[in-house]
Amino acid sequence: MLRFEHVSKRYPNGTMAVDDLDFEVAEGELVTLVGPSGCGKTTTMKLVNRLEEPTAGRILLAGEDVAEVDPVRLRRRIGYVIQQVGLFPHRTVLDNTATVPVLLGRGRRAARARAAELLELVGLDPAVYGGRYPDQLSGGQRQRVGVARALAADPPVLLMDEPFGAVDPVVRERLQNEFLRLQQEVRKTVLFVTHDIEEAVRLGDRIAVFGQGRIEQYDSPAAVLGAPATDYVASFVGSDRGLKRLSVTPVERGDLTRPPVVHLADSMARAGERMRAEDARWAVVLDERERLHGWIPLPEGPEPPAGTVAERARRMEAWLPLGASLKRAFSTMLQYDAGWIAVLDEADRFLGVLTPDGLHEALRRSIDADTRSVERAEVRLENVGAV
Ligand SMILES: Nc1ncnc2c1ncn2[C@@H]1O[C@H](COP(=O)(O)OP(=O)(O)OP(=O)(O)O)[C@@H](O)[C@H]1O
Repeated sequence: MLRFEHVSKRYPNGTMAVDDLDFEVAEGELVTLVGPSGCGKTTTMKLVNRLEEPTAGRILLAGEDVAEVDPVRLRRRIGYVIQQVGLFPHRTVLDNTATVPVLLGRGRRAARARAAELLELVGLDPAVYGGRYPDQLSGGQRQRVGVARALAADPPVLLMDEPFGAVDPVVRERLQNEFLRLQQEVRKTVLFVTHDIEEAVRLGDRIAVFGQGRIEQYDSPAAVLGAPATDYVASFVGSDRGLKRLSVTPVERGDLTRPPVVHLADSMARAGERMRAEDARWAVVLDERERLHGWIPLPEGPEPPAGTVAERARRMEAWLPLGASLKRAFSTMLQYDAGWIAVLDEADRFLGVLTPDGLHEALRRSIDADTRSVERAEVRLENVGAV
């Protein structure tokens, strides 16, 4: 979709901002460009929409050399979101969002209707925010308008230059989550600049780690964290990359344990039997539709109490979808001060629970998959032998 062929940019003052970039971004892929200040990330973006011209090499967009496309036409095919959003101060949020479609010759009414849909999509109710002016919004809301505006012309490609850089960490994480959800829907080809490796790891399908004007590694987040290609990349991702890995490793079925399961309508006698049969001190409680209700401890004493599970069950509202990141799992465990978290499938059916041990194993699995350490493989074989 977007291809850099041996692209270099030397500014007239002699600065070699970008040196022989050669990489490709597939259609619908989100690639993060990450690196320290001054390493050439912004220049790389500006070469795509011709705010700068390369001094060597060429950039192909859907097979077409961008140097041969009229810059104004080109920019209409490429959404651009920057840190200082650049909204028009004297236009309402709705009109700001509708700017490009109007320029493209869409009727004002159709453009506004589309703008309202997009505001909705980025989490801003058009009835509440559509009529406001940019200075009546918070920083996070302005960034959302910036994203909505960039999507308004439905461009196949989005360039995002530190779009969430100017907001506080909590808002930033929310914007990142919203953007990921949005990207699942719109599937744009995205180049996303950040100097924050955590952000790069969370958002990117692939990451380009920049050194001075060059890409040091172009790989999946797990590979960049697990197998840094150079010392530079290793020091850039940092010594706590084991922790960062939590954000890119999903919870899988094999990480789950299955405690005994009882239902709200079961008698306590039956529930007690079930737990004793599995030598468990508690059981997960599901409702009649197999949905998570909570849990119940093993009844004490020799005689099972009368009544049903419904009368003694305790609520447990925390759960995770299969595929959630280990980071989210860990954070949910801490938030609910829980020793286990239920994991549900896409139809909200109970699959099992994740425990701290399961989480640790999942992290090991992820590290093993990258390092393929012979030593650990041997340890595993011994374990299998002992079972
Ligand atoms: N118009 C220009 N003329 C001369 N040099 C420039 C120009 N724009 C950028 N540079 C230089 O090119 C290099 C790369 O700059 P660029 O803005 O691409 O880096 P960056 O990685 O985006 O940095 P930051 O994270 O600080 O925004 C820097 O050394 C910068 O000083």
